[in-house]
Amino acid sequence: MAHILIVEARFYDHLNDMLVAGARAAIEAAGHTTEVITVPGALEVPGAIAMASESDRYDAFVALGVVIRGETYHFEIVSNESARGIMALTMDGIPIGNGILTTENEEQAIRRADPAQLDKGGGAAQAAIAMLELRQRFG
Ligand SMILES: Nc1c(NC[C@H](O)[C@H](O)[C@H](O)CO)[nH]c(=O)[nH]c1=O
Ligand SMILES: CC(=O)[C@@H](O)COP(=O)(O)O
Repeated sequence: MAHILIVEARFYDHLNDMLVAGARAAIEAAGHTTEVITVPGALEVPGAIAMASESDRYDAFVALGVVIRGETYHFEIVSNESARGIMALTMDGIPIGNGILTTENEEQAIRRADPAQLDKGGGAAQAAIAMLELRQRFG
């Protein structure tokens, strides 16, 4: 049984509630345990995972959050840099599933966050579990 840390960027409560529910359900369905930590936004997620990975407490990580385009270039920065940071950690061999949504509007985000619709939180958890299994296979 693995212990998986969900790192959520809680920028939109109602959307994050759905993402976390989907991720929790997927983790528990696979027979693993989980806990959740919250950071202010997507840009803080890679750093939080990097810090948490320095302990032996967690076997894998799920990054969750929602980035919705506003009026400025900040959407690109938040989206691209959070993804880049997570990818860098993945390339270091840390098992991570990335469920940070990057959408044009709230409607797109709801459809992707809802476990009864596209369940991107559950999908990110399943990706983290798949990467953990590779980690365990390769040692
Ligand atoms: N606009 C969104 C943000 N912005 C905040 C940044 O992620 C970061 O917390 C801030 O720049 C301080 O370092 N974050 C999201 O997760 N979603 C957004 O839509
Ligand atoms: C994705 C964002 O940073 C966004 O929520 C911020 O909106 P704005 O670009 O209008 O400041």
